[in-house]
Amino acid sequence: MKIYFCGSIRGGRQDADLYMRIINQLKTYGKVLTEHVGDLSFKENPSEKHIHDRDCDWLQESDVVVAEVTQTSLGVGYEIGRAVAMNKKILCLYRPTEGKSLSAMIRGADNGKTFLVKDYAEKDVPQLLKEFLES
Ligand SMILES: O=c1[nH]c(=O)n([C@H]2C[C@H](O)[C@@H](COP(=O)(O)O)O2)cc1CO
Repeated sequence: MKIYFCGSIRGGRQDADLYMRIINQLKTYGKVLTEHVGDLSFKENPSEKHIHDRDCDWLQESDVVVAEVTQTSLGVGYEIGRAVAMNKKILCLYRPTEGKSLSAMIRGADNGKTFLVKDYAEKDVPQLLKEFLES
């Protein structure tokens, strides 16, 4: 299985270590095409166009998309929108945080089947991934 993981980069790297831990769990199910999102010392050198086109190709190639959406990121929102247009199966993971609320354009897209939004705490990740990736 090819998995596209989305997480904030220029939107803010506060959760990068959590992304790495989620990616490590995802790797037990298949190939994670975007491992660099969880790399704490990551810096992309290629041009912006290269990054955009490569990521869109990876999205197209992926079987499923898992997005950590707590840290707001334009890039992650864009990837999710593109993935919907490609009819991908999508899981969005959100950690409820006081004073914040998830965009209605993400929460409101949940259809209970191909687009799922889950409020979670880190301890829930193994079960959530199992339910999503083994169903
Ligand atoms: O250098 C990059 N490499 C890259 O793969 N991305 C992709 C993967 C992430 O899921 C998403 C993050 O978007 P943003 O940088 O707007 O937070 O975009 C984004 C950037 C920088 O915008």
